[in-house]
Amino acid sequence: MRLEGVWLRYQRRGPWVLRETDVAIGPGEVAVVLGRNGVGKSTLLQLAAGVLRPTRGRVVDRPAAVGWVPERFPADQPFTVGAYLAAMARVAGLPGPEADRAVRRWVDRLGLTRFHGVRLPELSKGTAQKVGLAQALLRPPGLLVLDEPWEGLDSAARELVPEVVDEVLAEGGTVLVSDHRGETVRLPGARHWSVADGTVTEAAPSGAAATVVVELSVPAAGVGAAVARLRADGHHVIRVRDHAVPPPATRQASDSPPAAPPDDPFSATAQPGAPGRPGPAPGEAPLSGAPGGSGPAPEVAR
Ligand SMILES: Nc1ncnc2c1ncn2[C@@H]1O[C@H](COP(=O)(O)OP(=O)(O)OP(=O)(O)O)[C@@H](O)[C@H]1O
Repeated sequence: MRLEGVWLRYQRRGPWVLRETDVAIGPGEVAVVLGRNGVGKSTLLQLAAGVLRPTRGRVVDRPAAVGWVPERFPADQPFTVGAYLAAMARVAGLPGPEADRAVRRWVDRLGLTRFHGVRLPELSKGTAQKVGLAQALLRPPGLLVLDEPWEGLDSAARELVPEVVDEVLAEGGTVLVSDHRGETVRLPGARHWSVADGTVTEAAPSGAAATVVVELSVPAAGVGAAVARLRADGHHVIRVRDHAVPPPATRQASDSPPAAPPDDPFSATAQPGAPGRPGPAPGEAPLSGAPGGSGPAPEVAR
């Protein structure tokens, strides 16, 4: 997903909150959005989630299933937890039995069972936040956007956030998360986007956290085994593509490649990467293992 030349202001002639923002994130990646209060972190997340439309510019390649957890769950709605989540599952397009299963799964996992029949306005802030998290996960999200997800959660639920993030990444999803409490030390492999003065910059990872992308080609017949081996070694497989298809970075902006289908087993990503392993030096030739260079080529971030 990419934000291309995105500008945002809330009112015509009002101040620009974001200017000329260009950021991109791929399947299996998580970015933490950092910055002081009021700088535009929530605005950036809402643009990414599709909750806000850019005043100028555009957002491309947003996955179809987006889970958005707002900073404050809007609890002033006259529904019980169970009825609200069932309705949200239907809104997410899940058919009846699947919707029921998804609601049960997340109600159990987030410790909401005893609140099933409680109305939303009667919930504590932390419990309401858990309902907010549950609704975003009912349909496995291709993009999960978490605005200060640790806010108000008890310690058990706080532990659950990185677990959920890892699961979304392992399914090939993308995660954006804002944090002003320093909780994101719990997401060691995350990229860091910093918002200041209306602009978004990415902090270059350094030392053990630095990663590089290695392109390699393998015989098509052995791609499943190769991907499994790479993952078993702790590498992060970003995608598998046909050799004839150029990587997205070389495409023109207007080309807008579609997101990998959710049922493509090779669009999934193994976490974590392998911090500290040496990568090729800048400018080093990409690895190539397959004679003749035919067949899909996994790109491997390490
Ligand atoms: N709906 C709105 N209408 C008008 N201005 C808004 C609206 N939402 C946010 N703003 C303004 O846009 C700016 C950025 O707000 P935003 O909520 O994105 O910042 P933030 O970095 O997420 O802040 P915090 O850390 O306090 O959540 C602020 O000046 C805020 O007052």
